[in-house]
Formats: sequence, structure tokens, C-alpha cells
Amino acid sequence: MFELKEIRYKDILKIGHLRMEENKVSILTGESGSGKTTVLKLLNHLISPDEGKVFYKGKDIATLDPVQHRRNVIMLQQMPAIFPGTVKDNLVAGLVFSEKAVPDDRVLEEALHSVHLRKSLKTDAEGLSGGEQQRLALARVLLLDAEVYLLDEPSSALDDETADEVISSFLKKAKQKNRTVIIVTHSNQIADRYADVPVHLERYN
Ligand SMILES: Nc1ncnc2c1ncn2[C@@H]1O[C@H](COP(=O)(O)OP(=O)(O)OP(=O)(O)O)[C@@H](O)[C@H]1O
Repeated sequence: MFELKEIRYKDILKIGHLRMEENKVSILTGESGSGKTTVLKLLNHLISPDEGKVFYKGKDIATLDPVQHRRNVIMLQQMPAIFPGTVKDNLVAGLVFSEKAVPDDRVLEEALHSVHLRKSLKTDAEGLSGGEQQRLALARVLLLDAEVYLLDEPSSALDDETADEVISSFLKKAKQKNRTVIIVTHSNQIADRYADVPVHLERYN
């Protein structure tokens, strides 16, 4: 799905060769500052390497339309934005932004269920706890139905047990639909349990 060749980005990242396979769960670990988020940004075409190339399905990312690319490859940022309004407003925000049809409430509730968030669609989103907001943001990207999900520390605000339930459930949904998932995490438990392909980054400097 992705191939990185002879990549250098500032004095942050140097990767000789890295492949991330289609329909697999790749999990990136490495100490703080080793460049995990930077890799996701390269894959999402938010930044471009100073040297080397990133390929998506065999095509150089630099030649692809970034907006279209980001519809196929969705990135959940480390501290996802929660907008003023209800849980439902937040769930549909991504769909509205990407000009996709808004499904009925039953589908939205199913997305909440997939991330183990037992709240009504009418709940005020800003009143949710940090961990609940994190799960809401995860449900929002799940609804976007991309080819690839790039998740930057999606369970950092959750206790181990909840993190395990949420990641397991998210990955089950993603696998049912043959999606590719790339997760950055500091949790060895998540990496050991769910990585089809573990990727460990070493600090460049
Ligand atoms: N745009 C930038 N300009 C300069 N330095 C940057 C930039 N983005 C990130 N860095 C630095 O690059 C290094 C790698 O950052 P990155 O966020 O990719 O690491 P990480 O492995 O995801 O870290 P963490 O586990 O702490 O989230 C850090 O030292 C960071 O301060």
C-alpha cells in the first residue's frame, strides 16, 4: 500500500526502505521524538520528504492530488479537534466536510458502539471526558470509510482495558471492510496484540 524509499526529512527522520502492506495492521512504535508522527504526515502528504520518495499503491505521492489522497487516506491526529455542538454534530462533521451523505442515526449510533462510547447523539461533545472525546474522534473517522486509516496514538487517553476493547473493535470493523490501518502507539500491549506488521523506529539523532 505504501512504500518509502531512501527517505530523509530534516534531521528528524531517515528511512532506507519501508513497506506497509494493504489490508494489514501496521503498528509504529519507538521512543518519543523518533519520528512516528512524521511518518504518518508523510503518508498523508501533509509534508514532503527532503530526499527520497513515498509511494501509495505504486504511485509517487508527490504526483497525486493531496485533497483526493486525504479522502482515501484519513489521518486521525494525536489531539483530535472536538467542535462545539452535540456528539452527532461531531460525528457528521467529517462527512459534511468531505461532501459525503450523512447516514441515519442508527448508523451513527453503530459507529459510537464500535468505539465503546455509550452516549446519546444529543450529548454535548465538549462536556465529554478526554478519553470519550478521543473515541468520538475515532468514530468520526470510521464513518468516513477510507481505504487507509492513519491513527496517531488513538488510545493514549484510555485505560489499558478500554484501549484494548476500542482498538479491537475498531480493527474488527476495519478488517471486515478490508481496510489498511497504520497505528502509532506507545502501548506495547496494543502493538503485541494487534500488529500484523510491527515497525520500530529508532531516533535519527
Ligand atoms: N515541523 C517540524 N520542524 C522541526 N522539528 C519538528 C517538526 N515536527 C516534528 N519535529 C521534531 O521532530 C521529532 C520527531 O517528532 P514526531 O512528532 O514525529 O515524533 P514521535 O515519534 O511521534 O514523538 P511522540 O511519541 O513524542 O509523539 C521531535 O523531536 C519533534 O520535536
